[in-house]
Amino acid sequence: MSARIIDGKAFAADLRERVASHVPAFRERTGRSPGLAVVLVGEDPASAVYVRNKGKMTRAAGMESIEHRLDAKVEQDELNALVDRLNADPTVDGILVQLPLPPHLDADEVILRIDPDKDVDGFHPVNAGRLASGLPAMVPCTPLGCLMLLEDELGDLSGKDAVVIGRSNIVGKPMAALLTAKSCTVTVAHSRTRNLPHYLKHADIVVAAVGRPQFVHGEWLKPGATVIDVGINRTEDGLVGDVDFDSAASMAGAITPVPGGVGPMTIAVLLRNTLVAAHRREGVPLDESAI
Ligand SMILES: NC(=O)C1=CN([C@@H]2O[C@H](COP(=O)(O)OP(=O)(O)OC[C@H]3O[C@@H](n4cnc5c(N)ncnc54)[C@H](OP(=O)(O)O)[C@@H]3O)[C@@H](O)[C@H]2O)C=CC1
Ligand SMILES: Nc1nc(=O)c2c([nH]1)NC[C@@H]1CN(c3ccc(C(=O)N[C@@H](CCC(=O)O)C(=O)O)cc3)C=[N+]21
Repeated sequence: MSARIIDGKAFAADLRERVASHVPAFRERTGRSPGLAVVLVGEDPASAVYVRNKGKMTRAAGMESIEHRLDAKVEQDELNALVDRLNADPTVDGILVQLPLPPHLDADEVILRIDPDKDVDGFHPVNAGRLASGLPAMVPCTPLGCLMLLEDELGDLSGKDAVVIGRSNIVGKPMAALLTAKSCTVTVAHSRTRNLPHYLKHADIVVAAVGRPQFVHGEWLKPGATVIDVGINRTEDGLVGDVDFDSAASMAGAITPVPGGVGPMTIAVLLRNTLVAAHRREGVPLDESAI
């Protein structure tokens, strides 16, 4: 058996087009385009590439990209003050502070400072709480992108057994909350989990967000499972996921590749969240379930 390859890159391109198609009406109503502010501290080369890409795609969708590059040695107070200014700026609908920050800066402090309604990353605890409570929230981009791919592949997820590997605030926890809201039976595995293969053998859905190259082996999977590989690991063999693709593809029913799977979805959902934030902030109606 050989798994279907889930084309995240194509899905993301479609999503970006859907997002872009709503921008002209928003501009007509408000006299401006949705605005996304991205803050990059320091010169980490991978982060710089992501930020450049985000800027390009934001503009390609017809939205305003506001980029702030701060010196690696910037003090917390200065970063906080920038967030305050972006919070107060009515032309800014979304604020993203690229992580990780240099070690002398406190990311939690910055995230807490972002206006939850402009928190297009969905990292603010208010948004985590809203998501967990089933209230309208800004939902973290990567897990929401994974959910879109899963629903596209499987349709209704109700009753499915899902295993999420990883419990970070950015991926694992919100992924588990989303799958729970879709009526999956969710197991969250982490570094203290004993006998991970036991849980995986029963899982219809596996989301791997571990941060370890090729960690999940095909033999651990239930035949026909749908596998979403969130991992982005730079190795000598290039970019690889958290799933051992070749062995997994011979067991799974469907699987996302790396690159070309979840990564492009993250950026597309970021644009979607910016569009949503802009409409909510301006009180312009938008059928969020249709994008
Ligand atoms: N495609 C995309 O757009 C994105 C990709 N990523 C990628 O996804 C991956 C995960 O990111 P992130 O959640 O931020 O990473 P974190 O390092 O914050 O979290 C990793 C999680 O994996 C768990 N873990 C570590 N080792 C094991 C193990 N041996 N068995 C089971 N679980 C284990 C950890 O457990 P514990 O909590 O016990 O430490 C932790 O919960 C990374 O590769 C990252 O690069 C991240 C964001 C976006
Ligand atoms: N505040 C914040 N929000 C984030 O969403 C955020 C962040 N910080 N810090 C870093 C992580 C990582 N991340 C990715 C985005 C796109 C790809 C992506 O497009 N990947 C391509 C390949 C890119 C390449 O070749 O390097 C792919 O998988 O096909 C990957 C990873 C967002 N993150």
